[in-house]
Amino acid sequence: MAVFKRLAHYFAEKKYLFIMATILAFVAVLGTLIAPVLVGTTIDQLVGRHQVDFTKLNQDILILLVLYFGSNLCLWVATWLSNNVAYDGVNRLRQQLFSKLDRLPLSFFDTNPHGDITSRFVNDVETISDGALQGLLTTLQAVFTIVGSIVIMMRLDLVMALLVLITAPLSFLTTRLITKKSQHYFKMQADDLGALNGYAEEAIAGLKVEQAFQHETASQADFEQLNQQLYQTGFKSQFIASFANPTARAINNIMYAVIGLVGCLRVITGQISVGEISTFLIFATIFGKPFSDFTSLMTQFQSAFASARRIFRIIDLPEEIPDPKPAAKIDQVRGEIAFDQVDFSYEPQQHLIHDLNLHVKPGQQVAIVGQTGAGKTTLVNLLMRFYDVTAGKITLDGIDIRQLTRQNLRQQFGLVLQDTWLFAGSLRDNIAFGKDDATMAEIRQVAQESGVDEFIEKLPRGYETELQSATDSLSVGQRQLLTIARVMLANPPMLILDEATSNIDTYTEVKIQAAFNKLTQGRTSFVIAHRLSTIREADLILVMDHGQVIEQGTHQELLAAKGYYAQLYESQFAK
Ligand SMILES: Nc1ncnc2c1ncn2[C@@H]1O[C@H](COP(=O)(O)OP(=O)(O)OP(=O)(O)O)[C@@H](O)[C@H]1O
Repeated sequence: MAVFKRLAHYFAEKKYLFIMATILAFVAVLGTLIAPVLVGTTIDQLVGRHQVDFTKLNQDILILLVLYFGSNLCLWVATWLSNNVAYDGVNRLRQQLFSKLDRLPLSFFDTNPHGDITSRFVNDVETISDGALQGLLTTLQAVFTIVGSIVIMMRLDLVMALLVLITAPLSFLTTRLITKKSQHYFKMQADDLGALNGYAEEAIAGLKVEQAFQHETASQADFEQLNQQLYQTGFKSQFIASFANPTARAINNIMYAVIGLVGCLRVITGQISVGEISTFLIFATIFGKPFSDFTSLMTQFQSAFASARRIFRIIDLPEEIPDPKPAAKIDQVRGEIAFDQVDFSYEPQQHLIHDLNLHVKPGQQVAIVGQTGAGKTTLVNLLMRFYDVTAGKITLDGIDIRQLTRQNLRQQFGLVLQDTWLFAGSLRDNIAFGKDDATMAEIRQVAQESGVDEFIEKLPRGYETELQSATDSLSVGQRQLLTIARVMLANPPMLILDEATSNIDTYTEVKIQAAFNKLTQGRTSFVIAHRLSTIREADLILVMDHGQVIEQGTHQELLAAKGYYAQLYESQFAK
């Protein structure tokens, strides 16, 4: 009920349209219920040769036509209106969900599969729009139909009414029994299909590795087994389900025969007219339908509510700490950064950074080195406030970064990551992502400086080449060059390069390095790199291990200290 109320809130803005839809649905049902009675009285006029009042007959047929046409029209408008309400509400829900994502802490995205989050936007929201309102309208129609049919049939003849009431839901009940049995196999079939799907996806994605390890035969055998399993469950579910329709039809036919037979007896004894037999036969069909709709309606509702719950779970998640009001503001950053007794852990029980102290002078180029998992990226995460420190503080130009708005803090940095992110659009748009008003000349210049122009110029459509998706056929290095050009164009006051050149050949890397040196002249910058050749010139090198800075100094100082850095350097440049 709570979920229902909450959902209703999203559709409330257009509730008058839904009320109109309900009224129209009611009128439509009324039309379909009056029609059988009219069919009965019309048949009753066919009393014998030369005794038919054709004027009255034509009139009744015309009314019947109007009734059927009118009720279908009403139903069409009702469906259209309720769809309108549904899409409007669902639109609002999707919008709220998307804006919520911007306010969720990054830890949410780091710990939840992205596919699952996407499916809430696409599948869950769609299920709600299908289920909630359309389902509600169909349920209301079903209730009108059941109540209306009972009232009209009782008024015509009690015995016949009872007969229809008892026999009409019979075929529904039998079908339900059969589908229940087959549902078990359908679920197994869905699971098997999911497994097969997953296997195929994995195999296609890893085809190259699979061939390199000569795993094709084993993979074919695995697939064969999964495929066979799917065939078995698919066959069983279809076999059982195939009984549903013929059984329902057989029961319906028997039911018509019984109603016809009892009807004839009632005609002979004068309780009802011949026409009324037809009326009851039509009612038997009309009355059975809401029952057969019932199961699918219930499933529809259940999935809609389950989807709503999944969406509300995200909407109710605690958001990241809001920006302070009023916030401090940095217009012209000097670039002095200090970590002051900083503690941090991703998981409360797993300590990562403890009592970290650091001081970076304005304009310094800082390099961070260390083994995989040492905490280098974590330092960047803290600096950009993707995560907040658990103790201590980080200051920028003497201001605690938590006193700034996130936007003000982040606009001071240009960030290039190892994982590139490009969007569907032209190469030009992708480079100009951080500077909407960039001119073509500016774009060309950064492309040249980053070295990406060489490959762009070779493309038939050059800068206008459209990237279709994240998996476009660019090499990893080319993608990285594009993101480097992007940050060069944005020209941020400070730079953070997290393994930004890890996939680029050494020749291009040297070229980029020169461009970066030009860019970072007099600006504070952080470079995370595994290749120590790229950071020799840094003003300050931080060596990290297990979340701690274990050594710091210039390249020469660290070599002289003959510590961890010296060892690392030796290992990379050993003769
Ligand atoms: N979102 C996260 N949630 C939980 N633990 C995390 C998360 N991100 C990183 N870690 C853990 O924190 C530690 C430091 O990770 P970090 O990414 O900072 O290392 P790194 O030095 O940048 O490594 P690499 O050189 O591989 O990029 C690792 O043990 C890692 O498993």
